[in-house]
Amino acid sequence: MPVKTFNWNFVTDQRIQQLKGQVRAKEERIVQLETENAVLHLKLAEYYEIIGRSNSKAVQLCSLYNEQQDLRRNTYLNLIQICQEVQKLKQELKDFQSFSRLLVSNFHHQYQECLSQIVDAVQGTQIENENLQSFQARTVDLEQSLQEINELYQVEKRKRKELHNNLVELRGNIRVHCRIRPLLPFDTESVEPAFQNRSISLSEKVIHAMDDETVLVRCNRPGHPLFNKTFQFERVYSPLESQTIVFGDVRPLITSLLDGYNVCIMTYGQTGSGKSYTMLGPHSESDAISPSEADHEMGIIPRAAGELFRLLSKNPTVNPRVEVSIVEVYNNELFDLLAKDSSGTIVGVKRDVITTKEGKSNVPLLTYELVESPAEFMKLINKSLQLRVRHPTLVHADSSRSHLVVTITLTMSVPFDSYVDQQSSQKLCKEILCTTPQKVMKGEKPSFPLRGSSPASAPLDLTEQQKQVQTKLQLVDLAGSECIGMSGVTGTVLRETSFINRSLAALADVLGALSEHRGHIPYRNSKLTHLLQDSIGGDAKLLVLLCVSPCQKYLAETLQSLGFGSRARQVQRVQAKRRNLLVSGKSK
Ligand SMILES: Nc1ncnc2c1ncn2[C@@H]1O[C@H](COP(=O)(O)OP(=O)(O)OP(=O)(O)O)[C@@H](O)[C@H]1O
Repeated sequence: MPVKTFNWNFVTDQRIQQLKGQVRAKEERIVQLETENAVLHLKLAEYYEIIGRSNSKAVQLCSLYNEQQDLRRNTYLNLIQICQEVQKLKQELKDFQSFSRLLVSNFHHQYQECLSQIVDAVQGTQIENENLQSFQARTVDLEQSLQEINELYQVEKRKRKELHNNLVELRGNIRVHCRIRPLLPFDTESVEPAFQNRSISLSEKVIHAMDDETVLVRCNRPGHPLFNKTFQFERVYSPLESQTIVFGDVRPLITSLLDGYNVCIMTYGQTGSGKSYTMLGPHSESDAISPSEADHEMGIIPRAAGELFRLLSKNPTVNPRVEVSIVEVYNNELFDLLAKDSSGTIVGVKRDVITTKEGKSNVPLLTYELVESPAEFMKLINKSLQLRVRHPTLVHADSSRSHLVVTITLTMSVPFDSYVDQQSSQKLCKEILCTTPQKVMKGEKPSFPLRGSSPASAPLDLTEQQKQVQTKLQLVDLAGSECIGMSGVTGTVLRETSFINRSLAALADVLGALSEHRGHIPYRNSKLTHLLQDSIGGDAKLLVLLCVSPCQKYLAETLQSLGFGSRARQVQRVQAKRRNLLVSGKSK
């Protein structure tokens, strides 16, 4: 046998090739698997990411779930609470319902009661209404009769006043008015250290106007007995009453002047009590007084001038002549405040007062100025006020230290038969001619400067059947009485004060002597009383205006003034006489 030779190399190569093919296939498979693995890894990564996101969502959902669980639990708890509350409310509602039912039944009961009460009340009201209506009708009747009684009372009061005034005139009594001034700032200022801790009670009002004729002094100081006293006067002005009201009572006296009466108006009172205010109105050295209707504070003097010229302007046929003299009594000396020096400047010149043979007072050489209007008149007043002596005292910072006497002499020509009483006219004519220093011929023009002449010597142009009538209006602003201790004055002012007090005491003495009808009346004890002799004791219509302060501080002085006024009222002089004739014209 042949030994066949086997080719091992070939088989090995084949096998290697085969294995290599298998290795390649395996390697390809590995690559494929690795690729797949990589893809799977990628996918895994994606899934991881998705899982991560899902996890966080799951966590969120879990917390949401937890929250919801909490909420549910809370809601459940709340629900339980609410249920309990509802139960409670239900119970309360039940209670309330039963209470309401009780209330309603009570209310109903009360309502019924009220209703029956209302019915009763309505019935009562109807009865009351009927009563009221009848009362109203009665009230209207009563009111009407009260008004009638009131009107009657006013008429009677006026009549009584007129009668009283007539009686005062018939008896020749001095008419006394009293003016209570308002409390002023200086009333509360203390006078001296000793008074300082009492200043509150010192400024207390103790003087009151009870009605328009009665002053009440009522003082109730601790530790003192009650002082309660009334004083009667013809008129009492309360602190509220104005200058216009005061002048309203003075106005008729101006008419009297034109009717032929002599008139004298004087203010009396303690220093600072309102005398100059009442007579002149507010004024000062720098502030002149001008007559103006708009000035409600104007005093009697400017108003009297206005009224006089107003009345004269209504009756120009009387051919009036108005002359003025102004005199100051200072330290018992008389000064002519219209006297002029050689340069024509007004200077105060000393004059004297004498008594004529007929027993009348006269001031020789006194200056009389002719005035034709209130403005001219006030110009003279203002000039003379500049000369008037004033000094401050503790009571009044601008105290007048002299008595001021303004005299208006009115001469009129009137029809001869307008005055009937021939006999008395002849007597008067005689009287006046005797006191007249110059003889005046019928119809003669005055051939004199008015200064230094008596107004009685100035005749007017008289036509047939006319005669001259001359009347005098004296306006007197007295200096204020004062307590030397309280006014705190020394030196010159002290001397002035004692002169003022002495002259006022002399005035009181004259009134005392007149009221007692003594044979001798001490007019000559003082220049003041001597000058005013004819007005005080004669036949002039005399009005004394007492000025008083309302406060307790000046009680003593006020009582002194009220006492003076009361004594003045008692004085019975001759009845006021109408001036009939001065100088006859070409009379029948
Ligand atoms: N009725 C009143 N209304 C308002 N003020 C008044 C009144 N009365 C007085 N007075 C004021 O009181 C002060 C004192 O008044 P007045 O000067 O008139 O006093 P008097 O009595 O004249 O004093 P004296 O005697 O010292 O001169 C003034 O300032 C004045 O203006």
